[in-house]
Amino acid sequence: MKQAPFIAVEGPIGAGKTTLASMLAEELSLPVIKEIVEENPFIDKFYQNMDDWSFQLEMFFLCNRYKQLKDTVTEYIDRGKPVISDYHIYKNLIFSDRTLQGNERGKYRQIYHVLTDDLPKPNIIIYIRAELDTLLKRIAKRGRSFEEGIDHSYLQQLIEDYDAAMASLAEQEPSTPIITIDGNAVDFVENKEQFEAISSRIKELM
Ligand SMILES: Nc1ncnc2c1ncn2[C@@H]1O[C@H](COP(=O)(O)OP(=O)(O)OP(=O)(O)O)[C@@H](O)[C@H]1O
Ligand SMILES: Nc1nc(=O)c2ncn([C@H]3C[C@H](O)[C@@H](CO)O3)c2[nH]1
Repeated sequence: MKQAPFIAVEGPIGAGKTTLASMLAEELSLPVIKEIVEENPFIDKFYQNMDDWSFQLEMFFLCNRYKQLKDTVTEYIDRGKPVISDYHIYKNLIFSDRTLQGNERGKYRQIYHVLTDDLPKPNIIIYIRAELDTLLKRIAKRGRSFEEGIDHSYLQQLIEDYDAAMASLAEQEPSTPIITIDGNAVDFVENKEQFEAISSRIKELM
């Protein structure tokens, strides 16, 4: 049987993933799975000292997302019910390749594959690309204290890592459509027509 639509919204920090996933969930009457941010015990420490805290933080994200993915599969995918998520589990590798070094990066990759290789993955991806200026404005607008001093070069590297990762996902899974949105030019929040254009493309794919 064909897998039920499992839509993931992706993009670098502050691109608008949660915003767009929530809007689409409402428009398409879909359940939405959102990343848990507030209860993360390592995120503050990580932004203060990335070298010391990256392994703990990446493992925390991985364990949480693994649990959420398993629950999503049991509750929705295995029952043929469509669902939308404000992230793709693959983002663990995007971030960990950037924040972890040497031995720890290798160990983390192995654990990632052991945990996730046999689980269903999103089969429709929406990728919001955005430039550094746009991301900085949105991060400031949201005003999370731990992101106040976010390193601009870290963000810029993540923008590039995301481009490379989406190209790599497209090669690994050619049957999974990736809808790329130019987050600098397309304003799905203020511009109703632009939002409707995105939601119609998703409807066609479902
Ligand atoms: N198209 C847009 N135009 C203007 N503001 C936007 C737009 N999209 C999102 N925002 C605002 O930018 C901020 C960040 O958006 P959001 O939290 O959805 O990003 P995110 O990609 O989910 O972030 P994170 O990577 O941290 O999970 C929010 O304040 C949101 O209201
Ligand atoms: N290092 C690291 N690894 C991840 O897997 C990851 N996922 C999200 N984030 C950061 C982005 C926002 O600041 C904040 C909320 O999304 O957490 C991450 N940081």
